[in-house]
Amino acid sequence: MPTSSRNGGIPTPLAISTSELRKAYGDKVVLDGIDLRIPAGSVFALLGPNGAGKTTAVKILSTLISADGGQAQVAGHDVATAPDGVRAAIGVTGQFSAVDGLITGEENMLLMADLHHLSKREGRRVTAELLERFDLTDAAKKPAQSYSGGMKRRLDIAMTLVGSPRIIFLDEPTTGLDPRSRSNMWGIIRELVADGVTVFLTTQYLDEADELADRIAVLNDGRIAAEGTAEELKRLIPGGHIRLRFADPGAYQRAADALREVTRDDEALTLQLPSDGSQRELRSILDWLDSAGIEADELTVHTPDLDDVFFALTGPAVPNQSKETAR
Ligand SMILES: Nc1ncnc2c1ncn2[C@@H]1O[C@H](COP(=O)(O)OP(=O)(O)OP(=O)(O)O)[C@@H](O)[C@H]1O
Repeated sequence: MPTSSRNGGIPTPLAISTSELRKAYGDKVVLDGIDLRIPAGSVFALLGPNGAGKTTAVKILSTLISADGGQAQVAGHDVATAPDGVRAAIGVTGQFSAVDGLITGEENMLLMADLHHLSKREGRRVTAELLERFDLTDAAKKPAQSYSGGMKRRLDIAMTLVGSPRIIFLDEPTTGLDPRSRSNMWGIIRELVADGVTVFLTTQYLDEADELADRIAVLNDGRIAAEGTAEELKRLIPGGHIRLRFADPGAYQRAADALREVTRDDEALTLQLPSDGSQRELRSILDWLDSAGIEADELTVHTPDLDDVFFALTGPAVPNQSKETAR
C-alpha cells in the first residue's frame, strides 16, 4: 500500500490515492485530472457545488463505474485491475442506498449478512448488535419504507458495516436530515473513525466538512481547486471584513470618499473594509466615524470561514450574511 509522509515523518499508509483521474460524459468533462492522497484512519471530505462530480468520484473509487484515464488505488488495490479487492475492503452508502423499503430493517440486515457469506447464527448476532448500536431495535420488525429519513440513513450505514469495511464512502450522508438527525450522524461518523475506519465523505455542507474532516478538497470545474485542513483552507483567502450599511445616501457617499481600501456597493449603500476583527481595529473605525460625524445604520464584523473559501474557490464572491455578527 502506498504511504504518506505526514504524522511527524512516520509513514502512514494511504487508504485511497488517485493520480490524474479523469472522467467525461460525452463532451462534458466531469473529472479533469484528480490527485488525492488520503491517509488510512482519517476523514476526508470532498466538497463541491451541485454537479461538481463528487458522486462520480465516489462511483469510480467504489468500482461502480470506470474512469477514462488516470489511476486510483483503494485499500492497496487498483480500481481498474483489482476491483474485487477494492469491493472487499469498502462500504458505500448514500445517494444510491441499498435499503429495500418493502422488507423490514432486520430483513435488510440479514440479507446483507447472507451477501457477505456470514453463517445464519453469525448473521443474526451481527444484525442484532448493529441494530442496537444504531438505535433501530424497536423498529427492526417494521418495513424500512416506514422509517424516517434519519432511520433509513442509520440502517444504510448499519448494513454497510455488516461487512466490516475498513474504508467507507458516505455520499452526502446528511442531506435532507433535520438538525438532530444530522448531529446523530456526525456522532456515528466519529465513532467509525475512532474504530480506525477511513471515511471518504462528500458533502455540500461546509460546517459538516469543518466539523468532521481531517482534510478537505474543494472540487470545482472538474479539478481540485484547493486541498488542506479547514484551517489551511481558511488561510488561503483574504481575511475578514467589517461592513457598514447606511440608510442616508449622503452619509454613505462621504464615508466612501474618505475611507481607503473600501469595497463599495452603491445600490445597497454598504461599504466593506478589510479587517482582522480585533477590538482595536473596530474601535479605530468607530472613532473615525464619530470624528467625521458619520453615522452608519449597521456595522457587522465578518471573520473568514469555510463558506468564504467555498465561494471564493467555486464562483463569484457572495457575502454570507448569516455568519455575520451584528453590532
Ligand atoms: N450517467 C451520466 N451521464 C451523463 N452525465 C452524467 C452522468 N452522471 C453524472 N453526469 C453529469 O456529471 C456531472 C457531475 O455529476 P455528479 O453526480 O458526480 O455531481 P455531484 O457533485 O455529486 O452533484 P450533486 O451534489 O448534485 O449530487 C453533472 O453535470 C451530471 O449531470
